[in-house]
Order: sequence, then structure tokens, then C-alpha cells
Amino acid sequence: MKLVDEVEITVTAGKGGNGCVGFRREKFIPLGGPDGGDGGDGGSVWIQADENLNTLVDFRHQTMFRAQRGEGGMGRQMYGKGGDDLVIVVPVGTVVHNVTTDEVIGDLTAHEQRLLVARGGKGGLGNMHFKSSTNRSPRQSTPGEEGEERTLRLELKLLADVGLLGFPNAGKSTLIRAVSAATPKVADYPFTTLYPNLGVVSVEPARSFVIADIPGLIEGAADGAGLGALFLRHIQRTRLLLHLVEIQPLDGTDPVEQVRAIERELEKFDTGLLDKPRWLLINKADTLLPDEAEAEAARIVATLGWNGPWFLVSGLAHDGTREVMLKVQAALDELDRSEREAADAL
Ligand SMILES: Nc1nc2c(ncn2[C@@H]2O[C@H](COP(=O)(O)OP(=O)(O)OP(=O)(O)O)[C@@H](O)[C@H]2O)c(=O)[nH]1
Repeated sequence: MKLVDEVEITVTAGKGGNGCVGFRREKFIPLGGPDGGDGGDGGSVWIQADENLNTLVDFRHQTMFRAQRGEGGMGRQMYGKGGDDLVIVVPVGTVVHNVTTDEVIGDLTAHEQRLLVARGGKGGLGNMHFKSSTNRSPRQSTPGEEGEERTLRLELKLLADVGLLGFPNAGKSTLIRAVSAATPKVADYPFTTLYPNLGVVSVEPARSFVIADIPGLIEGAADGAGLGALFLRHIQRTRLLLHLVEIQPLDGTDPVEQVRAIERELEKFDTGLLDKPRWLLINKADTLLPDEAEAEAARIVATLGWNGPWFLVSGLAHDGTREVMLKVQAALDELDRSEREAADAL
């Protein structure tokens, strides 16, 4: 599976049907009046968000989308049938740009949110509209309008449900490798020097989530220096953060200080990030004896005053990692449920 975060597509709305020129033809009425009906409107093109999708990969195969045209009007004042609208589904989180004007048309942040991207052409008028006191048998009608055509760039900003936080060397890449069923690459990623390291975690068949390592999170990143800020922006849309810390950092610093340093970054950038569910993963448990590791983990948790979930794990030894991922999946399911309930309550 390859995650693609940017694609270009062309959408064309349906042309309106032409208006009709027609005259009443009935027995005993030799010169009937104009009765040509209007053409139907062309179908419009919509883009709609769907929470069950998490990639734009299908757009690599199909890039042209066209809505149905309206049918022409007919005699006996019959209107042409309108063309059907076309609805293109994309993952929640997709931003739609107009390539020609370089404008953002919209940002699809909620399930089933819709955006009109190309309006169908209006149907033409039949000759019944052109009757006047001076012209009782008009041969005039108007053609249907063309449907709008646009070239769009779809951009999926956020690929991950779960973001990993931690200092360099905390063991983020190792953890992703340990728990991932697949390691997709991001094609055409705009940040060329640093790539978010992604993993698809599938703890059960047909259920999965995407986990992303956010490289470059270093002190100062929140001030806008370097690439850190760009990636911080990406994790704003993750739903759960896993905060990794080495149980005994190689450089001799206190893990408690490392956790706090990253919290300060989160706070500086956007206080909302600190409100996201964040679980502490005390990593590299295998570098200490089991008793020592447990005592040190207890000390870290107590000193931090940590009151959220925390786990003692070893990414390298795959110790405790599957258990954490099962809990993450359950927590994401629970978030889905409460979001649905909140939406239903509206
Ligand atoms: N003993 C032990 N070593 C680990 C564990 N996890 C990672 N390491 C080692 O720690 C080093 C850093 O691990 P990475 O997974 O590359 O860490 P990272 O957080 O992705 O680091 P950056 O890519 O620099 O951000 C590597 O040498 C790993 O082999 C672990 O659970 N136990």
C-alpha cells in the first residue's frame, strides 16, 4: 500500500440540454403555438469527504471526472431531464485547490462534508418562452450552457491517526517497524529532506490505523525555525499521540527533562496539542534489569506527575508493543464512537 498525499484531477460538469423549437401539432389546430420545452440542467460535480478512506491512491488511476449532461427539451412543453450530479469521494482531511487560480476551494474536515467544484450548465430555453404579441411563431431557442471545467489539486495533509513524539534516538523508527503491517511511502511529499516515517498498524483483520513519526521535533521548532514546525502542523490532526522517551538516555539527560522539553514545544506551538490524548511510552526497557526498569519507570511517572496511560516497552525486543497497539486501536474506536454520538446529538 502506498500513501499518496497529492494528486491532480480534472472535473467537468455536464452541459445543459438545448432548448427546443416546436409547435403544437394537433388535429383541427393547423397553426399551433410554440411549445418547445427547456433543456435540463447539466449535472454538477461535488467532492465529498468519507471517513472510511485514508488515501488518495485511487486517483492515480483515474484523473478525469465528468458529470452527466442535461437532455434537450422537447415538444409539447416537455422539459429535458437534468443530468445526474457526480460525487467524488475523498478522505476526511483533504484540501481542494484550484490549480488555475492557485486558490483553496475548500477543506473537507468532516465526514460527508461536500464541496461544489464544478457547476452544471443551465439548460437552454425552448421557443415557448419567445412568444410575443408581434411574433406568435418564434423559431428561437437558446442552447444549453457548457458545464464548468476545473483542474484541481487534492492534498491530504494528514495521513496519520497516531503521531509519535520523542527526541532523536528515542526509538521511534524502531517502534514503527516493530508494530507495522506495512510501511507506506509518501509520494511527492513536499518536504524533500525529511520524510515522516509511516506505518500501517493492523492489530486485527480489516482494522487498521496509520502511525507517523514526526521527525525534526527539536527545541526551537515551535518558533518556526527549521522543518519541525511543518511537521508539528501535521500532527495537529492526529487523534492520539504516543510520547516516547528512553528509559536511560544515552546522553545522560534525565528522561523527565526530555518529556518536559517536548511538552514545552507542544505548548509553544499550539496549546490544543497538549489537550490531545497523549500516552507515555518508556522505551528501551531491555537496557536495564527488569526490576530496575520498573523502579525507574515508576520514578519517571511519579516525578512527572503523569496521570494518563503509560507503558514500559522495548521496541527492539517487541516487548509490550502489541499490547499498546491493541489499546490504541480500542481507544481510536472509542473516539470514533463518541464523535459519532456527539454528531448525532446535534
Ligand atoms: N536496546 C534498545 N535499543 C533500541 C530500542 N529501540 C530503539 N533502539 C536503538 O536506538 C537507536 C535509535 O533508534 P531509532 O528507532 O532510530 O530512533 P528514532 O527515535 O527513530 O531516532 P531518530 O530517527 O534520530 O529520530 C537505534 O540504534 C536503535 O537500534 C529498544 O527498545 N531497546
